[in-house]
Amino acid sequence: MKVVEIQNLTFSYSRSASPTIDDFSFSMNTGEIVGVLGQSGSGKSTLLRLISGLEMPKKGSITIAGKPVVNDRLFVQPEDRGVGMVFQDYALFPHMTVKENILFGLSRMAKKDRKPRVKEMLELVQMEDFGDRYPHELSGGQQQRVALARALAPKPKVLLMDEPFSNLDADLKESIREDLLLILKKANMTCMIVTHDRNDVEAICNYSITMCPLIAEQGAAGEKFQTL
Ligand SMILES: Nc1ncnc2c1ncn2[C@@H]1O[C@H](COP(=O)(O)OP(=O)(O)OP(=O)(O)O)[C@@H](O)[C@H]1O
Repeated sequence: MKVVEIQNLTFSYSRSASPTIDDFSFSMNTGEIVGVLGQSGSGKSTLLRLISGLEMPKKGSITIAGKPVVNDRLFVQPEDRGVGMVFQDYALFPHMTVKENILFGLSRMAKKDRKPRVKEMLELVQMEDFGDRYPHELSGGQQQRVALARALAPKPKVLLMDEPFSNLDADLKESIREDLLLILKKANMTCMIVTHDRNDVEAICNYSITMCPLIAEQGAAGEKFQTL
């Protein structure tokens, strides 16, 4: 089943500028992990922002799990799209414990289901013993796991990760990649990962797309590499 379908997406940051994303079409199936490569400024983060609803396209449409989230007549708010995000800096709330951070995204879940879901997520990322700690009491890799648990807790249809490894040192990066792959597979999560590092793609992704500056699309102007 197609989880993400993007058709003819065009976006500019200002009316006069040439488009950052130009007539981009792409789709992802359930459980696929796709790497997004491309030089700095080619529009990788912008693509994630468009999918998650943080930006509005000029043209085109996005459908998530069969539900249109943006087209020329419709704009669904980010919180209603079923999209989870993990940012480069993890964006954990410093004044909240690990448990509270994970709980934060569950306001729409029935109250009785929230605590069990937090527990399930802590188990998934193997952080059961760290639930009462604050982010500053965790290593970079542990913070990343918490960010992942928080993003997965509301059961998103798709997970978007923007440079999730860039704050980790090389040794940690390798083990975290393996852990991430296991966690994503366990959750059968469909995931898009922006990275500068082809090794990330080779270790985790089913395939990658490469964004080209000004013109970004799969196929003609973009490249698609099968890695697994
Ligand atoms: N808020 C903004 N206002 C105007 N232009 C922006 C804004 N954010 C990004 N841009 C521009 O849009 C283009 C694409 O930026 P984007 O952050 O998507 O690139 P990227 O491929 O993720 O880059 P990097 O690899 O450096 O993170 C760049 O030229 C950037 O300068």
